Amino acid sequence: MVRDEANFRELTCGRHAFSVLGVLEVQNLSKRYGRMLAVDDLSFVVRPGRVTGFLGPNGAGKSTTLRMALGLDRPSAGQVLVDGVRYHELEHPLRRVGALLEGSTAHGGRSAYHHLLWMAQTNRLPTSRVREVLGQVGLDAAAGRRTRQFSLGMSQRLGIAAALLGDPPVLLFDEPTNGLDPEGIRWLRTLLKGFAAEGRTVLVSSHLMSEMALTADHLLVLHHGRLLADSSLADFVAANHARSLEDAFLGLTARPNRTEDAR
Ligand SMILES: Nc1ncnc2c1ncn2[C@@H]1O[C@H](COP(=O)(O)OP(=O)(O)OP(=O)(O)O)[C@@H](O)[C@H]1O
Repeated sequence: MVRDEANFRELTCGRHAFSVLGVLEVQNLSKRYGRMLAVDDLSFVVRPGRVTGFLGPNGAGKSTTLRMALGLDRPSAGQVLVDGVRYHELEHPLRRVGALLEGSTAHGGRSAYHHLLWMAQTNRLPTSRVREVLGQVGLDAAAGRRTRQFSLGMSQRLGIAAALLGDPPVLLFDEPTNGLDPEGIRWLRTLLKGFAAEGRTVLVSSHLMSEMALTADHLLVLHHGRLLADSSLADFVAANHARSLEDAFLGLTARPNRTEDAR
């Protein structure tokens, strides 16, 4: 397995060893659904200041991992820490971690503005943030519309606005390009790179290789719940003797026994 060993050691040398805010650490994480091991002893660190692509084919375990990071699913073993603390132990979770999960929805009868206002008020966040994040995602003009009238792309933008509400250093996005048109995809790419440039920790799951090749600085590759690679994009391509991210990814994930080889 390709692993960013130096960084891994630097950031895992103690529970409170982090000097920067926004380090997400997955430690020996597993999730079993009945007889199926959806996530299999995963360990990695996601660092601030870069976009980390969380790649894997359908069913690889990406969403399950993100749900466990957010305390929405209980690990069968292991844990996920944000700056050394589990999500449910965070005093102000929305100020520390923003997330867009697949299928997250707003109440269809509420306007985008009122949905975000409700979130801000129930999480003790300044209501001035509502207008700010609506502007950031380009929904100013649609702020008063009921969200049931929203296109898939507009709903994604609203989900991203909700993730940004607490201005958190850590952002987790599960397949954020879903429903976005080419212009929206380009907009999102610029947004994610901008968050990383601000020093935030950005973890983005995707199975769109061409998009990840343009967006991600660093890659975590998951297959059958196991980590196959933790490396820069260039190192991942080179280590797999491929010409592109897509070639490297398909070469690695198409081989059924590769995960055994990689352990
Ligand atoms: N609540 C659940 N009960 C049973 N099995 C589940 C549950 N949630 C996920 N799984 C299974 O766990 C495995 C991993 O699913 P997961 O959604 O995490 O994958 P993924 O990498 O996010 O895939 P996709 O890109 O299709 O969203 C799949 O086989 C899925 O069917």
